[in-house]
Amino acid sequence: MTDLAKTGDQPDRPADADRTRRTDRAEEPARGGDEPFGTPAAIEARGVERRFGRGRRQVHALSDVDLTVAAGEFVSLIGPSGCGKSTLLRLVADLDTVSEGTITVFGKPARQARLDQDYGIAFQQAGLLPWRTVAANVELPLRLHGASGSERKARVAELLELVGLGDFAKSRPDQLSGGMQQRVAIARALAERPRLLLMDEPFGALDEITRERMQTELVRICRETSAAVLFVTHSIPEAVFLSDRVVVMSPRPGRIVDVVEVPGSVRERTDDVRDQPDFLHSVHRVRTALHGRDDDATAVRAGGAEEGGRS
Ligand SMILES: Nc1ncnc2c1ncn2[C@@H]1O[C@H](COP(=O)(O)OP(=O)(O)OP(=O)(O)O)[C@@H](O)[C@H]1O
Repeated sequence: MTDLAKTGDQPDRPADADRTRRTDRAEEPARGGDEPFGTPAAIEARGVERRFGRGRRQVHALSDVDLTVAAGEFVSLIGPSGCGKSTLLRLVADLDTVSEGTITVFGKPARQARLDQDYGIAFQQAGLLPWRTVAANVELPLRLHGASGSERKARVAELLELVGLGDFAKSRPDQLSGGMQQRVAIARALAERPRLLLMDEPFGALDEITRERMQTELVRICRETSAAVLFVTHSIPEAVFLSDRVVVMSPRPGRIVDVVEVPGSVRERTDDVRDQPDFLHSVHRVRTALHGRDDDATAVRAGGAEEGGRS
């Protein structure tokens, strides 16, 4: 779809400002994939294909996807609707199986990582049990995996503090705002101290103000937990604000067509970067990769809207 050669060739920008990496095929340059001290990558996907159904009605959802997420790294997936973002996340979570290729999570098959509770997962809908209190929702994974009462109590208190809901332990989900419910879902996903969080548009249903606040909260939470994150979103500014790298996918069959490295570590990111030139440049790079053109005038106009929070 995209003439990506254009995106990597911008004479008006300093060379080191151009952090977009071009990939001709579904190949994604690893950052930290071959760790010097032998820590396995959080996620390694190699040659992943996913086809649904057979014959003429077959849907080719993912094609030749290579993706490495280093331990502690925050990577967002962005791409047009139906390009296979959720499918890829579900494959990593072992909620679905590849047609071809391999996926490992911390060096293990995805299934083993699921059994070992190596990751936590959060979706667009918080998915809380309405009859349980906030504390009881957060506690659920710990209870299911046999933690003692005192362990559960201490961990739930710690998690609710982490997500800023220390005063709401006894509330029911319907007494909370959408953003607060999503924070409960994040606390629940973190309950077992996973080294990896898989998040599928967790802020997609929130209003823009709450959404930005949640993004800031998530950066803080990541700083405090050091978990790696694979984050699916439709919002370019959200992807850029949250990520060390933004992985851009093509329309179906989804391939990785570009990877934009965002300057600075996500764990040190603060709200004021949203207005800074590096940030706006990364937003522009992602948009260019997504839309397959490099029209600065269009990008600047669209950028004005996106800075205001459009997703
Ligand atoms: N279980 C399934 N059976 C058949 N087709 C499926 C299944 N799951 C996903 N698909 C198809 O695979 C393609 C990719 O779907 P997926 O949900 O991964 O896309 P997406 O990029 O996450 O989309 P969106 O941004 O709209 O959420 C779509 O065409 C979808 O219809």
